[in-house]
Amino acid sequence: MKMFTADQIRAWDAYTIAHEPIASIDLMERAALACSNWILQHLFSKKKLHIFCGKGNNGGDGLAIARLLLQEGVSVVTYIYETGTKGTDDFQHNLERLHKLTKEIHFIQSAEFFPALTADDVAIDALLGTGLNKPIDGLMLQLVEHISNSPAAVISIDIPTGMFADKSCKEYTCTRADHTLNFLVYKLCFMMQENADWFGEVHLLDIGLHPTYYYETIAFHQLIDQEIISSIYRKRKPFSHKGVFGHALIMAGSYGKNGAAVLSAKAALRIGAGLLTVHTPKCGYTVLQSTVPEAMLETDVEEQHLSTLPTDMSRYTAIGIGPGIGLHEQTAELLMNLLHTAHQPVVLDADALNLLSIKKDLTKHLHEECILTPHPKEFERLFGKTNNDFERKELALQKAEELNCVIVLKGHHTFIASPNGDAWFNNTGNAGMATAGSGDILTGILTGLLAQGYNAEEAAILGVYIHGAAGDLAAQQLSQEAMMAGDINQYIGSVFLQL
Ligand SMILES: NC(=O)C1=CN([C@@H]2O[C@H](COP(=O)(O)OP(=O)(O)OC[C@H]3O[C@@H](n4cnc5c(N)ncnc54)[C@H](O)[C@@H]3O)[C@@H](O)[C@H]2O)[C@@H](O)CC1
Ligand SMILES: Nc1ncnc2c1ncn2[C@@H]1O[C@H](COP(=O)(O)OP(=O)(O)O)[C@@H](O)[C@H]1O
Ligand SMILES: [K+]
Repeated sequence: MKMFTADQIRAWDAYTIAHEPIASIDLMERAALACSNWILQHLFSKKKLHIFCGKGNNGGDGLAIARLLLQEGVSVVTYIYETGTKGTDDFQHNLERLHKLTKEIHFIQSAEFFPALTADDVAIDALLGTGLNKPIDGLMLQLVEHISNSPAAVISIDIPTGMFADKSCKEYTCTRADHTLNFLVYKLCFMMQENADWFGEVHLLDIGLHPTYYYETIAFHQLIDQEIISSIYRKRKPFSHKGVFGHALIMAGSYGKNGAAVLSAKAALRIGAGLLTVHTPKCGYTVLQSTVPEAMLETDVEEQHLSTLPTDMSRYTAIGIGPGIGLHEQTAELLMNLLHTAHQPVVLDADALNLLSIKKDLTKHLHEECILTPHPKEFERLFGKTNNDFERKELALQKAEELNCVIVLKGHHTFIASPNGDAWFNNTGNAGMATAGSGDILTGILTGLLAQGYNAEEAAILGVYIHGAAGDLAAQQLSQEAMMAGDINQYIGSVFLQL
């Protein structure tokens, strides 16, 4: 699914008005209808609704929602944030219509006009939408804090007031919403961890904008969805043999961390690699042979850490390195040798990334079939600090281009930066995956997909999607608390059955 900027969404509104054609006020009515239906369906209409409106079109939405809900018999009081200037045409028109229906319209000129809000109330935030052009301050800020700090449930229309759609508002205050009713396509701001405390649950509402604009407009970011996955996923041909699905090599484990190798190895097999060899220190031998009998084993000459590459590297179609390998000097040499010689696709994770951040000049040996999978801390070690999540995303794109490799920045909405500038957010996965070993499984998944011939960008998209979807199924069955990383592997099969 494409993700549009605030400017693109505005252009989409204008395109719809011109090409459907439809009057702007009728488009607002559609948006308001989608919101009021959602409020009715989710039973918020059983409570007393306080609708706070600015004088832009976000406020216009609020006024139309007030009217539609009053017509359904809901108890509604409307408040208008008074700026002393006229509202937009659509705002003024909706105000006239609302005046005909109710006397419960109040104007807020100072903090004395703020209504008391209780736990039995619902506050609808239609103060400011995507027209925000500076951080909120003064009376607007006080009102937003009054709403956010009240015990009432808070629903923001389109976007919490004070949040920028396309840039950071980390230093500023926004409405703290329980729900945000976001129109049509996800905005970038809802992908960012730093905003998570403000927007609550985001619900996508269809307000029927013109489809041609969607298909013809280039988006800078995409949200991975079923359609994208179906276009990448390749079904197996009936006559295929295991040689077709590649030979994956996983280099993982060290003394006390051989479990990481087990988790990665199982994931590489579950995702469908034809053959799998695991390269571990000698101490991993019994563990691997007894827990993953399907895998072949190449033990290192060292007992407790990796030090030398397997003898014949040309056998492997894809390589994954990092889970549990530690930071031993000899392991760093192995990584150096690997990056100097390997022409295959390589996934670098965990300590392989930490070694890379110690020996940064090795990054010049990365190539377009390499995937780096840092979590935010590993990303910072590799590429340095950024001021906020928007800057970090930009830095990931810049580094992907510079190093000519795919960067998978892990998180709730994992971000994939491609060397060609493509930018993808993942929408599967849950907090149950915030548990030791989840990342090791992603390494196995990505290595197994590369071995099967998916290119690095395809493998990253398909891999993070399946990883998160398997985590979602695990959480549904076991709870987010009780699920363990190994459970993610058990549900990879169920995800394939749904593709
Ligand atoms: N036809 C359309 O354009 C549609 C627009 N829709 C709604 O319209 C919204 C966008 O409307 P607008 O572009 O009118 O913008 P807003 O309603 O977000 O507000 C813009 C107004 O607020 C002022 N403002 C900006 N930042 C401020 C700040 N920090 N403090 C105080 N005032 C500030 C601006 O000067 C401007 O007057 C969307 O979020 C959505 O809710 C929907 O009704 C769908 C259709
Ligand atoms: N709250 C969350 N929502 C969705 N996915 C998550 C969440 N927390 C963790 N994950 C996923 O789990 C994996 C954790 O990886 P990582 O941090 O490397 O863990 P580990 O080092 O324990 O293997 C990543 O793929 C990440 O996207
Ligand atoms: K709002």
